[in-house]
Amino acid sequence: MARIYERVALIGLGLIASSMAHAMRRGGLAGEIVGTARSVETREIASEIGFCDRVVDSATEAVQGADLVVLAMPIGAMEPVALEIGPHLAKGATITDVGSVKRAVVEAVGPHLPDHVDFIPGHPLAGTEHSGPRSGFAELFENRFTILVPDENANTEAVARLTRLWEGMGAKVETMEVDHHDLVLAVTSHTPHLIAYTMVGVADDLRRVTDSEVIKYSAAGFRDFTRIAASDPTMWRDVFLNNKEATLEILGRFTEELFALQRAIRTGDGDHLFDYFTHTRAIRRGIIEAGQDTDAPDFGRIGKKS
Ligand SMILES: NC(=O)c1ccc[n+]([C@@H]2O[C@H](COP(=O)([O-])OP(=O)(O)OC[C@H]3O[C@@H](n4cnc5c(N)ncnc54)[C@H](O)[C@@H]3O)[C@@H](O)[C@H]2O)c1
Ligand SMILES: O=C(O)C(=O)C[C@]1(C(=O)O)C=C[C@@H](O)C=C1
Repeated sequence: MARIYERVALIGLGLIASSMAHAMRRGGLAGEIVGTARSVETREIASEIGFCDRVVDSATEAVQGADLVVLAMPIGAMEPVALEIGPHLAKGATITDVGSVKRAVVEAVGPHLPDHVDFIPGHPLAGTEHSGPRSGFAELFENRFTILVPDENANTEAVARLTRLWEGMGAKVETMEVDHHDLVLAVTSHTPHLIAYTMVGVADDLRRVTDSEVIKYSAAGFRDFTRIAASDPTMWRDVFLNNKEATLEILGRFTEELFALQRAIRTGDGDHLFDYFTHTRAIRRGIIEAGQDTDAPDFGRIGKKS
């Protein structure tokens, strides 16, 4: 595959940046990959693993001569980094990020960048509950969406080039309006994470109270909750602090529906429960029939004549 950028600077060397480095290497997509992270320990681990061509001590040094700069740290750390690197960015460079929330990043980073660079915020919809430089792998983005949120004046060539990079790493790329991104992700990722965190907390409390073995004997569904609830606390603290409005909106709706189900259980309203579960099952089957969950068994076919 053809080289897309001559020098890529990765700032923050955790799960996402190390996965990008592995994937770029695999595809020959970058001439040189330069990385940096805040802590000496992370930089040392990254050097030892060797997924960057060079690991340097500061963000300022990392961005020297880079034609692509990727901000890959928790959202709350992006503004000070943008302030630091702003004056050192090369003319014509593209600056992107991988943060899970987009409006807050646009507002925190954009004002600190010079006019001679293109800022194209992005978000790969791929991750695991693991973090840090050892957790990355080249296949992370394969067949997963990456959403870019360029503004209406964005340089279309720069957007196309960044799109090719993500495609070269295996991703399917779509563009979206910034606030729409934050609302969609509040539904599909942020609120579900909060629910998982809460449910695992509740189960743990229960274990303490009853001395039962709630977690030890948990069925598959709950085990998935515990995986999600093991995700990085700094990252998720920053997601909720920075996508407040959309998350609160979705949580409000969630709570209303939960109360309705709670009432149906209390009053023995089986019709309500049955209708609700029938409706949600139809949604799941619709997703599979539309071919949007390639990992899932083909429930849509069950009961159909072949
Ligand atoms: N983990 C996921 O599932 C996932 C998926 C998509 C996007 N994201 C987003 O990607 C970003 C990075 O997430 P991750 O999972 O790779 O996190 P991570 O915890 O694995 O890595 C974050 C890295 O940033 C470094 N860092 C922290 N503060 C820094 C600073 N001030 N300057 C330089 N480096 C700094 C840390 O040392 C670490 O190397 C976050 O903004 C997150 O919202 C995460
Ligand atoms: O599989 C997981 O661990 C994830 O939760 C990854 C996940 C998601 O919600 O899908 C988490 C946060 C991101 O911003 C993108 C992806």
